[in-house]
Amino acid sequence: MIGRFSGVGVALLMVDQNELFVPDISVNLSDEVLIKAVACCAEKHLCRDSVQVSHYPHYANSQATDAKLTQDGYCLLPINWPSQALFGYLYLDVVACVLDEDGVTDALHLLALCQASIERDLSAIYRQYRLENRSNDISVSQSRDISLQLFIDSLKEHVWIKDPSGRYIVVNKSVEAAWSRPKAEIINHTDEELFDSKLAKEFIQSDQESIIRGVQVTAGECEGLDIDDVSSWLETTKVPVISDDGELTGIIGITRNISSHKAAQEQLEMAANVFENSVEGVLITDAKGDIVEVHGAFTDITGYSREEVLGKNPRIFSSGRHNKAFFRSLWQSLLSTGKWYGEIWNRRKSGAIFPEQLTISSMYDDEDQVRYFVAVFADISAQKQSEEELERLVYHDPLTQLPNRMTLSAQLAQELHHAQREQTELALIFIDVDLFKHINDSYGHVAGDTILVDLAKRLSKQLKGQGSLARLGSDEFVALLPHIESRDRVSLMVSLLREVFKAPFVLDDDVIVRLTASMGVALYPGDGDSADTLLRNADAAMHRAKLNGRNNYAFYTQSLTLESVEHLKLQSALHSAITNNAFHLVYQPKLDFSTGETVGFEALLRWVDPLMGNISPAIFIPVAEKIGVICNIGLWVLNSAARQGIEWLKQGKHFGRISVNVAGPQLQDAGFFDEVKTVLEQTGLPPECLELEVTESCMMSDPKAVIKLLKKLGDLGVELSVDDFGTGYSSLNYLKRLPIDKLKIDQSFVRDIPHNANNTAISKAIIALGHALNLTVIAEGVETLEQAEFLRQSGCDEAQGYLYSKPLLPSELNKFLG
Ligand SMILES: Nc1nc2c(ncn2[C@@H]2O[C@H](COP(=O)(O)O[C@H]3[C@@H](O)[C@H](n4cnc5c(=O)[nH]c(N)nc54)O[C@@H]3COP(=O)(O)O)[C@@H](O)[C@H]2O)c(=O)[nH]1
Repeated sequence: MIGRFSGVGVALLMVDQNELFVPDISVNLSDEVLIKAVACCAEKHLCRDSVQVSHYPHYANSQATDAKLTQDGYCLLPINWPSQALFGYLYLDVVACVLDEDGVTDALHLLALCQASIERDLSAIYRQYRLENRSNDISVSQSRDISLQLFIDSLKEHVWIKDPSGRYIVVNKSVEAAWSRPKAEIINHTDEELFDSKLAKEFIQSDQESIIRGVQVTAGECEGLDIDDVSSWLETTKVPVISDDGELTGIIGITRNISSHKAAQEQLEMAANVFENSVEGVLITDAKGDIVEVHGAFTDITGYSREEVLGKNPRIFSSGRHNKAFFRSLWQSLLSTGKWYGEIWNRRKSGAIFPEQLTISSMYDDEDQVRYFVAVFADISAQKQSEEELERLVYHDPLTQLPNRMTLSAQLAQELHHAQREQTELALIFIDVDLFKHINDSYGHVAGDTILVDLAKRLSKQLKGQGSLARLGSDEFVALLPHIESRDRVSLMVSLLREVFKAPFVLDDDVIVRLTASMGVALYPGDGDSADTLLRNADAAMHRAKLNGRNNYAFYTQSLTLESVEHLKLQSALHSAITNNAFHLVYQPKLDFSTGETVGFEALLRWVDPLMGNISPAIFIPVAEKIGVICNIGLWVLNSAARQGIEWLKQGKHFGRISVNVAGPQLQDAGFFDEVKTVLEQTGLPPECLELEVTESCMMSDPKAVIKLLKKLGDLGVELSVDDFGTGYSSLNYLKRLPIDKLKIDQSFVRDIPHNANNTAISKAIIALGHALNLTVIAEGVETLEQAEFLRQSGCDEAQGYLYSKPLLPSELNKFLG
């Protein structure tokens, strides 16, 4: 049975209006029955002994005053302030639930008594509290002699007061305006009478909430009508009015228009939403540059999680593609203007580099100091790809992928500008396939396209990086050759481009097609100084080539065409001159000045082309060097001269030495030494019967290597002489170290001797120098006795020239052979 209830000691502390605290109210009625008080405040529920009020079904009906035991064996009774505000709950827990029906009734009765007792105490506490605070209230009300109505009418908020039964007793002017009713129609009316039932119910419910909680409550936001029927967001605050006795005397409501606040909030929410769902990444650093926050697509773009980057410096994204100057200018702009905008290459966590569109803004504090840097960036890899694709489509020919006319014009304009500045020449070669229309008509456009693609590849390859190729459309191509040092290079390139038509074009079905092309050349600055003019003139030249029978080429300036035709013929004839036996050697004797005896013969090459006739080595040797056949020709000369020497030796004829000219490319050929050795071995010519003439300029191109080679040749027993001495820039230092035997005074110095003071002085100096270095000195191009006499008196050792003999065939040299 239940023990006797002897009362509950309750001490209430009122911290402030919103927070009431109940010390332990816990009464053990018996082992089985426990009554506890559960405190409550307006904002939160304070639970004693871990009892969660909200867990109890009764809580949902917190106004229930009936003391009834639930099936689970407990009961919850509300404790209210005199104002009806909820103070807390009394909680009866029948622990073991062993009570019989009477026992339960007694326990509940006891609970109800506790409830009444606590509420009485609360009333007393409240009165005491009010008494203590009253003096302040009086002084405040006395010091303000403004009527309540006047005060609230001056507010734009809607202000009203209801009595405890829910009738409006005070409203201000804003209420009249907003509800479009005069005061008389509002006062003494309830919400049910003024509004539709749904709205009225909402209003009453929120009144109740405020009353129960005993504190000011915000009755929620709603979309409603404000003054002048403007649809707005309204927020109503309700607060119960409590008399000095703690009784509820009414409820005050204040409604304010929160539309602008709401709009700002919505905007903030939207911005936050946009940030979070943005395809852009957001990175915020502090003024030191350490990352403090990331948002949006940051992780998607960079691959780094927020946690991985917080506190780090953004240089972890550095791609290494930008130099210091780039970042210097970025910071300069950021610090001076507060913004930087541009494209940057960054690195993802995976290490992949990607382009991003980046905007960095500085955020300042109240003292105008940078507080944050906010970087908003977008991955523009896809955009870049599309741009590149677009650019490819706009600037390139879709069939051959070559630059198109537009690109050529831009490139040409740029090259012209460069050529103008550098004072160099450039060339345009206009290429048009002859009768290409027939290909399309006979084999179809697909076949035509195949050929054009193949042709584009062949032409590009042939240009070998010396120029660029563009397709203007159809069967028209243009090669642009910038920085041309000589027109020969253009002729050579024309012949190389014509070469590509030698091989047939093979179609899918093994059909073989042979094509030719007509080409026109225009040169800057001679044939025009603008892109348009040059293109037009190259085109005109190409048409002239067509008129000349196709499979042809023409320079815009006709004299160049003629010059070049010869040149090209020369080149192609040179290629086959050796196999066609078009070369032969002539020999010019060299004599000792003091004895007049023959000391040797210089082998000189002669080329008689069946169509072009005699061609001077002064013309074809440089061409042979340019087209890369000089080494073959040189070897042929060496071989032929050695054979001639052996021939003479076999015939018992003494010739001294046979000298052979060695060209620059031969000296640079790694196999040259072996070639000389092999020729000597194969022909049987003693090395001391061979002399190699090397020009001064060739030796000086790579003196160290030449010294090495000449030493080896000298060690073989071959004599070495410096040809054309005086025309190059011999370093005396090197000359001293060269393993040479002879200096040959160039014929240009001999020519005006003894009338030209300079030439005589130079000749004398060369002779003196040669002797100082222990070398034999020979003069070439000696044509007159006067020259011979001067040179002999000057100490020159040997002579060669027309005075003694022109270069002759071996059969004509008997008088010079001993
Ligand atoms: N790498 C090679 N170069 C060669 C070879 N054969 C010749 N050449 C070089 O070609 C240049 C022209 O040679 P060429 O027309 O044979 O003229 C030579 C002589 O004929 C000419 N000469 C000789 N004596 C006189 C003279 O009294 N008057 C005059 N006007 N000309 C004369 O001089 C040329 C000899 O020159 P050089 O070789 O410097 O002794 C010429 O540079 C040849 O070297 C070859 O096989 N390989």
